[in-house]
Amino acid sequence: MSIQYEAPLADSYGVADSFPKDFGYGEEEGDIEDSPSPSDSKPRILLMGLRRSGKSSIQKVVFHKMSPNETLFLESTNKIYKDDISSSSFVNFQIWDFPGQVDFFDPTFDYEMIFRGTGALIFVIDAQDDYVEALGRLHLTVSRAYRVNPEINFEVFIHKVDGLSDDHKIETQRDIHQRANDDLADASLEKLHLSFYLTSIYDHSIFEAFSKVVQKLIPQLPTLENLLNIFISNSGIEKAFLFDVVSKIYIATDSSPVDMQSYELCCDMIDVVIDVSCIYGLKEDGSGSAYDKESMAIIKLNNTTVLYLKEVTRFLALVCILREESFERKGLIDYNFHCFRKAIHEVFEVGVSTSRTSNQPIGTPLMKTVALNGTPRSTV
Ligand SMILES: Nc1nc2c(ncn2[C@@H]2O[C@H](COP(=O)(O)OP(=O)(O)OP(=O)(O)O)[C@@H](O)[C@H]2O)c(=O)[nH]1
Repeated sequence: MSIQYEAPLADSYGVADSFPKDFGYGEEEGDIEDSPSPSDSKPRILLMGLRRSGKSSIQKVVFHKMSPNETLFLESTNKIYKDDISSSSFVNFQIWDFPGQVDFFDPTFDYEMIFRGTGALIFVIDAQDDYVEALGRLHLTVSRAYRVNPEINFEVFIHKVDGLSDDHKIETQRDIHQRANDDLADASLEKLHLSFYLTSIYDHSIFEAFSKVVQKLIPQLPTLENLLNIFISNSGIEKAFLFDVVSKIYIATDSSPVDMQSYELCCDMIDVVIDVSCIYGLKEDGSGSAYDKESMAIIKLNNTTVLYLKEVTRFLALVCILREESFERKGLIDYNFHCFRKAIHEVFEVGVSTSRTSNQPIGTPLMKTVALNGTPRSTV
């Protein structure tokens, strides 16, 4: 395997705009609050579920690069943990991690305000545990939330499936799906749609599931897919993912099916590029950014496959998988990429100016439009 790597220009985005040096969310990290402040207007993703179901672990692994083994030492959350990831990620939202034992239907707790500004509610069920109680709680939570805000996407993570055999996984998913939907039908809530995912922090399934959750909050998704389809079909590329670099969530891909191995390969490539960049790409005094305008990498595998990564915006990277023969036309690929990049910038500039000119309050359909960090003009 050979790696061609171009070290990024340290200051091409300027200091203020650069990624945090640790490539995490250090200084921007969220605060802890007893109850949400009404002025909080960022769209949010809620993480709910029983105690020890794995909520904090998911948040730490996906957004804070914590290794799965370290989550064994996480203490139980006893307050709402509010994590604003918008300053480092393309996805401009807050994640609220709810403590399992808190009764958020307590009258002193303003759940209507919470649900009104929510884009997605992720309910985590521990698949290694008896899930009857969790199903009761799921029903109570989603039915309340739906009445306040029917626009919420309801996502159920059947979590910790690393401990289950393949047959057991399928059976558990079928059973949870059946029981949860029966409960909704009994309550005449057939319109409330639940999406189910099998997840574990010990493999890429949690990133894949989070990708799907986030994609539903991106109103420009069809446009992005369309652009990716045009780009790959004109460039001889087999698969392309548009990644949020920090979280490794893919916010869009072309319309060919996603296979887990390709996704994992691309995630690994991002890790390699950022790690190498952190070691060799920064200035001697440690200043600069691990990911910037000049970031690009080519990895040739021993099975005639090439991985090609290029910067799209300060948060996004395009990672492509292609055959060696196709890569001979690199000039064409680069030209098409140039057009693709320009189109992406235009898509998000329009998004940003639309949301800036609108005074619609959060909770209206526009909320989903502002759930993204568009590309600031200064970085184009
Ligand atoms: N096997 C396995 N264990 C997991 C997984 N995700 C989390 N865990 C473990 O589950 C335990 C509880 O995780 P937490 O993230 O603290 O759970 P929580 O839902 O935030 O718990 P509370 O803060 O009490 O509400 C930890 O020991 C984690 O290591 C997973 O995907 N697989």
